[in-house]
Amino acid sequence: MSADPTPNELIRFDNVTKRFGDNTVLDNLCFSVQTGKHVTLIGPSGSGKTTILRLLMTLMKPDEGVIRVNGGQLFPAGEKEVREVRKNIGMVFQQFNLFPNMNVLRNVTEAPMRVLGMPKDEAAERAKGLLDLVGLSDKHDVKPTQLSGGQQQRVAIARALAMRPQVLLLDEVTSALDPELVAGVLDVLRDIARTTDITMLCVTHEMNFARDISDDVLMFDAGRVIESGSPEKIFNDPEHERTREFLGAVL
Ligand SMILES: Nc1ncnc2c1ncn2[C@@H]1O[C@H](COP(=O)(O)OP(=O)(O)OP(=O)(O)O)[C@@H](O)[C@H]1O
Repeated sequence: MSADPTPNELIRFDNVTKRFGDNTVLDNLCFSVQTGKHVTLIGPSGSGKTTILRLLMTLMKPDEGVIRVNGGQLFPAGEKEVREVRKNIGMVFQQFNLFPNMNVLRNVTEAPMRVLGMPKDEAAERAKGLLDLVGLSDKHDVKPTQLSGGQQQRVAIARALAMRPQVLLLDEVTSALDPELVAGVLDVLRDIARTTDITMLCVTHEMNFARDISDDVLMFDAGRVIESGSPEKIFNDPEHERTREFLGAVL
């Protein structure tokens, strides 16, 4: 039996198991993220990090366990509850998938207008503020194809924030970018982490970025959290042999 969630827990996984055939990708996983915190998931390839984000996006369901977000339940839950709970969650993927025929401003206003029914003026006002935040105030009228990959990813970040999510999920958002564009995107995310109160759950292979933005780092191995703590603790004084091996290989 698990304890009831505390009021400031925004995300909570209780004994979540996910299998693909014989492959147990998440194994009785328990963890939580407090409101307003920035939490980074690190660990070897295949340890289950992206699967956690996919479960939160309801792109797939777990086999067992309970997933709660902002006081509601994402699993197990009926369709209506899932829709309500999903509204709290924004995501930025590796591939930005912008609408190619819409200009940058429209890419950011489209979902708030269509999904939230936000009036056009209000959506445009909000989008302009967000495009300022991601450093694209001079690009409102251009099409995504006229932008660099890094600029497109910044539009995708603004688009995710336009829906006013409580939590922003970031899935290796720089791994599809040319190396020279990575720093610009990470700087934007550092700014967002510093200047907004949004909760972040982030899968990244950029250890310096993880060190900068995280309140907590969770180290995964084979579908379990084997160690967690402040970035200082995890990066400077890891307890677990597997964490030391992993950091030794990536740093
Ligand atoms: N749709 C799927 N069907 C079958 N197996 C899958 C599926 N998605 C993920 N897996 C398997 O689940 C395991 C965990 O994958 P996941 O993408 O969560 O790992 P990860 O820790 O994010 O790895 P990486 O750092 O390489 O992205 C892997 O063994 C992967 O092959």
